[in-house]
Amino acid sequence: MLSMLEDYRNQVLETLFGNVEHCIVVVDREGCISYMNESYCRFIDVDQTTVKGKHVTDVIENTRMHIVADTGEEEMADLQQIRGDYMIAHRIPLWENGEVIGALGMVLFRDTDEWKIMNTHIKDLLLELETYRNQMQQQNGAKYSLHDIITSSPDVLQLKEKIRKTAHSDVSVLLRGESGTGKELFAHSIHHLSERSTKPFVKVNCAAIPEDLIEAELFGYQDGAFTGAKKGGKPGKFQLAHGGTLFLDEIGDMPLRAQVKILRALQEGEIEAVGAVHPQEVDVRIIAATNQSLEEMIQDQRFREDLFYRINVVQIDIPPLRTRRGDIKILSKYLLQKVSDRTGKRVEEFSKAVEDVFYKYHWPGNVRELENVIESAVHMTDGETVQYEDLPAHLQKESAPVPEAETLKQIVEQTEKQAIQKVLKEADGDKSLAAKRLGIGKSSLYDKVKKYNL
Ligand SMILES: Nc1ncnc2c1ncn2[C@@H]1O[C@H](COP(=O)(O)OP(=O)(O)OP(=O)(O)O)[C@@H](O)[C@H]1O
Repeated sequence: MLSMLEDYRNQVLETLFGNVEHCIVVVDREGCISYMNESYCRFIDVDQTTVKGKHVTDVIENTRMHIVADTGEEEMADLQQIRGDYMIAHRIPLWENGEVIGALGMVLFRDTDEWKIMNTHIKDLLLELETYRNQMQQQNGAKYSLHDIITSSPDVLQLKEKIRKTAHSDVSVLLRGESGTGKELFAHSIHHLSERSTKPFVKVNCAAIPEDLIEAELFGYQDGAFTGAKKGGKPGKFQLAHGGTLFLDEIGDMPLRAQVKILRALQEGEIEAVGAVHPQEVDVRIIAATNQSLEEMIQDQRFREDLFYRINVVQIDIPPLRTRRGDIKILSKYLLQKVSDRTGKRVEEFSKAVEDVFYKYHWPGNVRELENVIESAVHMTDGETVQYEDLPAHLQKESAPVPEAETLKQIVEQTEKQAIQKVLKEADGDKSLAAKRLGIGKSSLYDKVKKYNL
């Protein structure tokens, strides 16, 4: 009787949907496929005779049919990525006697060609939008505001408050913090909140420009200033930032010669282009960033003290991620959403094991590293939850369970090994610093590093 009913139901589904060009799938309460029409099978290149009874996540990429069958909440015109392209799908729960018994899914285009045309059209529109965004950004240059700085750390919240109070004035700001802590994000936010927000925000990465080109890059050059110079000359970053903000990233890498010129620009409000006869007036606000100790560089005479005091009017010290572990959870949630939106792959959460690894890891590359790890894990994951196995190998290795110790000697050794490992990591492999922090001699540390094979 049951199988007759089943046959009858299949016949009805086949009559209704068998010959339509729309892609149709029906799943039961558990998310297993009870029907998938020929169009859909052709679309995703599966054999219709084998799909029935399989869990829908094993057959359709990035599907949410099983979720709709579970929650009873319909999803209309939802973007779903299949084989790197977007399609648009309706997912409708099926009800019987007040209970959800499954769900019906439908791809919204009559045939795949039509969808391909629409997909190209959407991509075109997205590209156009991107072009406009870039144009706007080129005119202004700062795309982030204070709202984009995600944190629950009292220290960082305090920094945000400090920015709110000082951004409107024209004082120079020095952003300090390890690589990837968000210095550029802060620089954008300051510009956004300042009176100069409608004027350009221009970034210079001092570490990326060869020493002999830096003056031309910063102050521009006149026609015929040197061999290979562009005809008609070229404005420098100072001229481009006129009226707005100049963000000097990695200022510790600025050559001394250029430092003198920058100081002059700040003190006297004028610059001299390479090959120019007369100075030129400029009005820029300086935000500088560094992850080096400028004080040490001053002692070594690699950084000018007068420039340091000129740029260090307001100082923002961004703490590394490992000292604000409370931020790891909210940042990873936020970044997962960001990566999901960017890649079009819907991944919703992390498993508990992944959350634990994230919490314990020391994040030497800070938020940038967290974002990269999440991006790589999202590419690896097959479902909606990032699993431990989806993490990059170095994170899995870091968090491999430590075998349980048996004797007191083993316990002591294991604890000692872990302590040394931790401090070495925090000191970025600097053994002198690590030895100092551990309160032992350097040679003793070397012995232990050798003993534990660290
Ligand atoms: N609090 C935060 N909230 C959201 N995103 C963040 C936060 N901090 C950093 N990020 C993100 O992390 C990445 C690295 O940030 P950013 O480039 O600002 O770091 P940085 O300190 O300037 O690094 P570097 O010194 O290497 O230039 C960016 O994608 C940024 O958007």
